Amino acid sequence: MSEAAAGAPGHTGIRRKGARELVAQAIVDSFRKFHPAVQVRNPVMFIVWLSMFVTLALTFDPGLFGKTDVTAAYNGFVTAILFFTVWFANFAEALAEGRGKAQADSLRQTKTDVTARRIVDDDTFEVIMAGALRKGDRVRVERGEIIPTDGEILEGIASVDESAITGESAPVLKEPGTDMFSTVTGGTRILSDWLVFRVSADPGHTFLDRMIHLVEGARRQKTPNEIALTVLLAVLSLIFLVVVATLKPLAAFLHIDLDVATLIALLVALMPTTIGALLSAIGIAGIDRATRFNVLAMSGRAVEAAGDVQTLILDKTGTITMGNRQATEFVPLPGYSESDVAAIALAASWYDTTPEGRSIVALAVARGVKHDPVWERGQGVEFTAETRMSGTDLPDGRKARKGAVAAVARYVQEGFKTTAPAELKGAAELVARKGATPLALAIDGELVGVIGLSDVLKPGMRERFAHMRSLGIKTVMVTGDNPITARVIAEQAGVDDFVAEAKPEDKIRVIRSEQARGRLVAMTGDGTNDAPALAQADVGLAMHSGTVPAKEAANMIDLDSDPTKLIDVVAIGKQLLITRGALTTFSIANDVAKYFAMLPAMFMLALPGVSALNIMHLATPESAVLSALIFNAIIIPILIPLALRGVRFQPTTANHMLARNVLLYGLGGLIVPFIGIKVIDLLLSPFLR
Ligand SMILES: Nc1ncnc2c1ncn2[C@@H]1O[C@H](COP(=O)(O)OP(=O)(O)OP(=O)(O)O)[C@@H](O)[C@H]1O
Ligand SMILES: [K+]
Ligand SMILES: [Mg+2]
Repeated sequence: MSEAAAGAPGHTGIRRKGARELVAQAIVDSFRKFHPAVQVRNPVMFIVWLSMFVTLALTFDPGLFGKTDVTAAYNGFVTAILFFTVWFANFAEALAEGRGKAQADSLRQTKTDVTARRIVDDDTFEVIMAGALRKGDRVRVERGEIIPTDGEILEGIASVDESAITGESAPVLKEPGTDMFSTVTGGTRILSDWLVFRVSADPGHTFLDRMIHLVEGARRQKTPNEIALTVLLAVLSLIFLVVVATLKPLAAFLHIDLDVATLIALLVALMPTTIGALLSAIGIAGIDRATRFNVLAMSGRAVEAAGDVQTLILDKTGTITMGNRQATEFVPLPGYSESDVAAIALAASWYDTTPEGRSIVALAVARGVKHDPVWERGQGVEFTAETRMSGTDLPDGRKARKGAVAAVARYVQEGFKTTAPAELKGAAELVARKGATPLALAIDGELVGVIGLSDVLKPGMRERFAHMRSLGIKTVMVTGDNPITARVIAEQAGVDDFVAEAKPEDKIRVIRSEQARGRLVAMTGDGTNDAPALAQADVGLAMHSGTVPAKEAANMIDLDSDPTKLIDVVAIGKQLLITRGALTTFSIANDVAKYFAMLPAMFMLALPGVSALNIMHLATPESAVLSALIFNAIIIPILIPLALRGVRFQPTTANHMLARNVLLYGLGGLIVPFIGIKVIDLLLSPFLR
C-alpha cells in the first residue's frame, strides 16, 4: 500500500502549479499568518508569538524587568530566533494549504458563466445565464456545449467529457433512469447528441462549488482528534510556563540571576513547538493526499475516521465483481422449452433499461426470438432493490415478471396462490453454484424457468482483502443476491463475512450492529437507496457516477467511481494518524533532550556542582541557550517534507506500527537534539566571543 504512502501522482482534472510557484505563494502567505487572529488558534505557537514581543521589548530596553548584565544583542538574537520559529510554523501551514488554493483557482476557471437553455414548455426555450438556474428547472444541452449546472437526466442519451472534474479523458455515456451515470455535473462538456435534465442544485451549491470550497479548505475545521491534541499541547505548555516562572525565584534564592530572555528561551525549547507548528499542515496534507487519489473528502474528520476503520462494508455487484451482469443461459422448468423461456424473458425485459435487462433482451434475440409488436403496448414494471423484481404488464393483461428467486416465489404465492415447482430450487442452484445470479421467470403466476446472469470477479480482490486483514480490518460483503451466489463469490474474493438477500435497509442494520460493538465502519455506494447507509457509516464513499442523494449523504466522493478505492482511502487515513503520532512523539522526546542541554548550562556558572551534568560541554551558557533555541526552530522546516508527505506506511497491525514508531521517533527525538545542538554550538560559539 506504499502507493498511497508515497502519494502516487494525481490525475485529477485539477491543474497543478509547479513546486516553485507553490513555495513563492507560501512565503507570501506565511507573513499574513503573523496576524494575531490566526496565531491565537494555535495556543503553543501563540505563546511563542507573545514571547517574541517580550524579548523585542527587552532588546530595546534590557533593564525593563530589573537590572541585568544581559546585552541588547543577546535579547535581539533570541527575538530573531523566535520570529523564525513562528514564521516556519506559518510557512508549513501555508505550504500545505497551497496546493488546495491552486486547485481551487483552476476549478474557478471552469466556472465561467455560460448560458443555458431553460425549457419553458414543451416546445419553447429561453436562453438565460447559468447563474439564474434554480433547482427544479428543466434544461436542454446539446453537443459541444458546457453543461451549465448539476442535474438529473430526464431524456436523451449523450457522451459527456467530464475531464474538467475527474481528470479522466475517456467520455462517459449518460442517460436517464439507472443509478449509475444518470446525473450531469456543471462544468463538464457534452460531446455528442443532447440531454434534457432537471437542475438539482441552486447556484453556489453545485458540485463544482462544493469542490472549490473543499480543496481550498475554506471551511476547514479542526477535527475532534486535532482539538484534543491541541488542548493537550496547550496544557503541557502552561505547565512548562509555571515551571519556568518558578525557576526565577528559585534561582534568586541561590543568588543566580536568570534573565527573562533566557527563561523564555527555555520555555520555548520545552514547549511542544515542533508538533504545534506542524499539526495543522499534517491534517491539510492528509486531505490533499486523498484529493490526489481523486477522492474528495468533505472533512478532515472523514479522512481520520478512515484511518481507524475496522469494518469495511462492500457491495458484491460492481464492487467485488465487474458488475456488468450478462445473461448467459435460459434454464427451462418442466413443461417449458428453452425457447419458451427466451420469449417470455424477452417480454419481461422489454422495458428493463438496466444492464441485466438489456443483456436478457440481447440473449433472447440471439436465441432467435422474433419481435412481437404486442410488447410496444405493454407497461414496464421497473426493477427496485426493494421488490427485487421487474417485468412487463402485457396489453392482453398477462403479467410477465423476473427477479430474485425468493422474491418471485413469494410473488406467485401471494398474488396467484401458486406454489413454485420443486425443480425451481435445483435450477437456481445450478446457476448460483457458478457464482452467477439466477433470476426466476414467471408469467401470470406460472414459473417458466431460470435466467442465469453471469458476472466476473474483479482481478486482485483476494490480495486486497488479505491486505485489509493484515491491517486488522474485517470485510463484509452485503448483497441483494441469493445466499448461494453470495457464498461462492465471497469465497472466491476472500471476504471475511457476507450477508445475502439484503435489502437496502439491511445495510444500515449491518452498519449499526458493527458500530454498536464499538467499531468504525466504512462503506461505498452509488444508489439513492444507499444514501441512508452512506450517512450512517463513519466513512461513506459515494461514487461520482452515482445519484445526487448518495453524493449528498456521503462524506467522501470518488471521482473515478471505483468502489475499491475505499481501500486506498483507509491507507491514507492510517498514514495521517501515524504521521501525527510519530511527530508528536518526536516533538516531546526532543523537548526532554533540550531540557538536559540547556539547564546545566544555565546554572553552571553559579553552581559548579552542576557541571557534572554538563555532558555536552557546550562553549558558554549563552551559546548553549541560543544553540538549543536555534535547533528548536530549524527542526520545523526540516520536518515539513515529512509532515506533508507522511511517514512511511507499512501494512502491519496497528500495535506493531505504534511500537515501531515510538521506538524510531521517540529514540530519534531524544538523540537528534544532542547532536544538532552540539553542532550548532560549535558553529556559533566563535561568533559569540
Ligand atoms: N433488472 C433486474 N430485474 C429483475 N431482477 C433483478 C434485476 N437486477 C437485479 N435483480 C435481482 O435483484 C437482486 C437484488 O438486486 P440488488 O441490486 O439489490 O443487489 P445485487 O446487485 O445483486 O447485489 P449488490 O447489492 O451486491 O450490488 C439481484 O440479486 C437479482 O436477483
Ligand atoms: K520545543
Ligand atoms: Mg446492486
